[in-house]
Amino acid sequence: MISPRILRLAIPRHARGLASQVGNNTHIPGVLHLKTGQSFYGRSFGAPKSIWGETVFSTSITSYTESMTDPSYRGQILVFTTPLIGNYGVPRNEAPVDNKDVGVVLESQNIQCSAVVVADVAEKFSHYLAVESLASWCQKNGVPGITGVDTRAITRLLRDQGTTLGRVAVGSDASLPPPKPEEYWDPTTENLVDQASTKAPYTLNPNGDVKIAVLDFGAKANILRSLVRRNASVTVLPWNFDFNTVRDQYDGLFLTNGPGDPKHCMEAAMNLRRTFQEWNKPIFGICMGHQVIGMAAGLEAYRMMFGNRGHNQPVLALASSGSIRAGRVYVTSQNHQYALKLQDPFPEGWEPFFINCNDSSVEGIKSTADSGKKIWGVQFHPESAGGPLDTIEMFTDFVNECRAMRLHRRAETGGDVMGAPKAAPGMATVESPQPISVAA
Ligand SMILES: NC(=O)CC[C@H](N)C(=O)O
Repeated sequence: MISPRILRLAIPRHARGLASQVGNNTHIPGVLHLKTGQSFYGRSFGAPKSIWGETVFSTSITSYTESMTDPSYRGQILVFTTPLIGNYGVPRNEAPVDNKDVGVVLESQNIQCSAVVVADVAEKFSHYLAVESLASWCQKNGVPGITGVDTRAITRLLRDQGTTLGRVAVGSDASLPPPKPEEYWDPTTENLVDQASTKAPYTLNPNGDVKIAVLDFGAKANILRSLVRRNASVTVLPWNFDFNTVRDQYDGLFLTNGPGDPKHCMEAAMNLRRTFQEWNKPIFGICMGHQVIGMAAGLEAYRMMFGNRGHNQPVLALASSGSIRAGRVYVTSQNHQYALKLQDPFPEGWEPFFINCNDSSVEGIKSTADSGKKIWGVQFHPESAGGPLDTIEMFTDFVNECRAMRLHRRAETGGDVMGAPKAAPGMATVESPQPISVAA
């Protein structure tokens, strides 16, 4: 028989000693109440705290750390359909400080969802980058978790009745009677984008060879990383900043993902409508950014029944553009509750770009070839993190279009258009408040 000592030596050094951290409150009771009257009793892990939220499910098998730090999950109680969550722990959420990073390894600095619900939280974890357990990370972030509940039953309910308001009650709160329906807090009544967006403009990779402005609705770090990796200088603006006041300094505009109901972003859509009319450079939007582009184009956004959350959503391309080929199916990462209505006819100058193969919802729109514009929006996340990289080259397409625009302008003006963006009146640009660096 192999001795425990030999067995221990067989474990690589980086994995030793990592496998025993769990929260110290795994036997505190925890319950998930749904506004529709059902309750699921289990055990608490993470922060021993009760919260309200919107209960949603994700079918992702991996990357719980990326999902939980995605600002689009703000206000939501995230139920994982994958039974075992936490098995590879949590990495140190700091990126090396040099000139090309967004300062974090995950999607933002902190956990963004309100709570997590899992069938079976891993009490042991192992990964060469892991520094702590899911339970201890949740505890530090003040985020409660529930384990030991039937997440299949919760998911079937949410599929049938739609995304439902919920309450996570922990400790002595778990033995209280369920809340009355009118007591539930609905996060979508709040402008969550305003909470998630940067408050002041800042620039990443200022010496990049193409200048892109980003309207920040609650950006995932990998979106910024994906632009910086393609050597763009990225100036991140608050979601309601009127880009029209600074647009001449930029070669392209990007609109990010973000939490909550897109109708709270009408102000941004109205500013963007003017940009469409008066500016001909490339514009690209993802998820919330795509919904804002659609609203600016005259399409309507609606609330889906249970949304799409996971890394296995197939979308069919209806048109070719850049690296995308019409007729091809791409597997995508998604996290959304709202979508653009497929209307017939589409507004003039616009066409559907992608459609979801499961539920036929609109997955992308684009300006038509004869519109003279270069505007794309996609409901899914080409930057993945985590998820398939099938559509990652859409970032290359966008940055190259911006670059081509810049070179064209240079040829036209016969001069240098490479200078750093200048601040508009009243716009205090902060140069890289976060450390920046990017792995290749
Ligand atoms: N990931 C996102 O940008 C989500 C957009 C919007 N909050 C929705 O749920 O549809």
